[in-house]
Amino acid sequence: MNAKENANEGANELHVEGLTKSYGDGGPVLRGLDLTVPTGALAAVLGPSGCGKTTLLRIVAGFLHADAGTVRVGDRVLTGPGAGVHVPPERRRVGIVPQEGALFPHLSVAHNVTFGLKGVDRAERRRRTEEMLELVGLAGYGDRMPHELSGGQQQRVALARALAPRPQLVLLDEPFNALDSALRAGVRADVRTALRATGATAVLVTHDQQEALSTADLVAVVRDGRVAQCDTPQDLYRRPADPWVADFVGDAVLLPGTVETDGTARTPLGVVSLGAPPAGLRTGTVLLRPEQLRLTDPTEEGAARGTVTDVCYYGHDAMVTVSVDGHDAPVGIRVAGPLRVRPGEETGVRVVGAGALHAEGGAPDRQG
Ligand SMILES: Nc1ncnc2c1ncn2[C@@H]1O[C@H](COP(=O)(O)OP(=O)(O)OP(=O)(O)O)[C@@H](O)[C@H]1O
Repeated sequence: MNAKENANEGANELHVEGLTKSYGDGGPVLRGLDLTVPTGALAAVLGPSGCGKTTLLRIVAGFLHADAGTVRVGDRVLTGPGAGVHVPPERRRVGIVPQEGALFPHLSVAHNVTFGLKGVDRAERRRRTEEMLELVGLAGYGDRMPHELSGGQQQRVALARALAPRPQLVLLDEPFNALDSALRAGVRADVRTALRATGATAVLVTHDQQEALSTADLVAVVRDGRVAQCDTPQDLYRRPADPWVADFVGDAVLLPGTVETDGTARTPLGVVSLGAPPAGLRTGTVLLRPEQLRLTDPTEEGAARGTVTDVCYYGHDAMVTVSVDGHDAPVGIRVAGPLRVRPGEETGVRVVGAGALHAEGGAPDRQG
């Protein structure tokens, strides 16, 4: 199977519209959620714990009924509108890669992969198994049992099994959770390559911001049962819709700002130029990223003054936390190269580049 072959079978675009779902007497978990994923794209659904990611995935897979809304893949309606249509999971052409422990322990790798292939003759099953195992980098592993594989290899077999019936859509439910961080990056990259090769549309549920930004073509941030923003990783990071999204997808520096007559904003870190006109706002929250701040000599003219309260060293860079005079919340400054500061030292802080002014303040309550 290749991307072209799959694309010829018709568009695999996922359309979710107005999806609403409550459990029992509880309030709605999904509140009119909309999401579109173009054919062949990998979209990450990212959000804090309890925001409704798994509920969305289960409705798209057909395991749960929605209260309202529709799910469509290409021109096939799978769910809704209302209670009108509910295609059963096995007829959706949707492949699922669950969290850990997905493989049948008593079946060989090859039998795990062919498990979902119904109505396919033996020769074709064999051909498809070999093709899928090769696709996920496990050619020759067909006779092994799952316990003879590493965690990363097991997840790749789970992907091969999901892809074998040539699904239009693949759903991945936090599939890398059980893997240690060293292994995770490699398995993620392999999974992305395999998905691209098939041309299937894919949705990856995760609460890991780094995973979403580094793996997906599109990231949909879910907040309170709706998509707060859906964009490419770069646009999401560089142009977040509001301070909540900004802080959820990365480290954010949020400062109160007052717009000056020249269109700049006065903040506790000094005057900050704005990347876009303030759109009628006179005050608001100025958003910067920690890599836009520089540590300077405390006496440098124009720099804000503060005290270093914490230093976290990551190898490739470090995050220095500074308590800035006249500002309650500590600010994070990403420092590349050698570290020359220690907690307790006085420092200056300077802003480099433009900030974005938002009407709304506040940071997410990080649970996920
Ligand atoms: N079967 C159920 N019955 C009642 N409430 C449920 C059920 N399943 C989920 N919920 C509730 O719905 C909300 C959303 O749950 P869901 O599992 O979709 O969130 P999530 O974003 O996937 O969370 P996590 O990242 O922690 O897995 C939560 O408040 C949860 O307690």
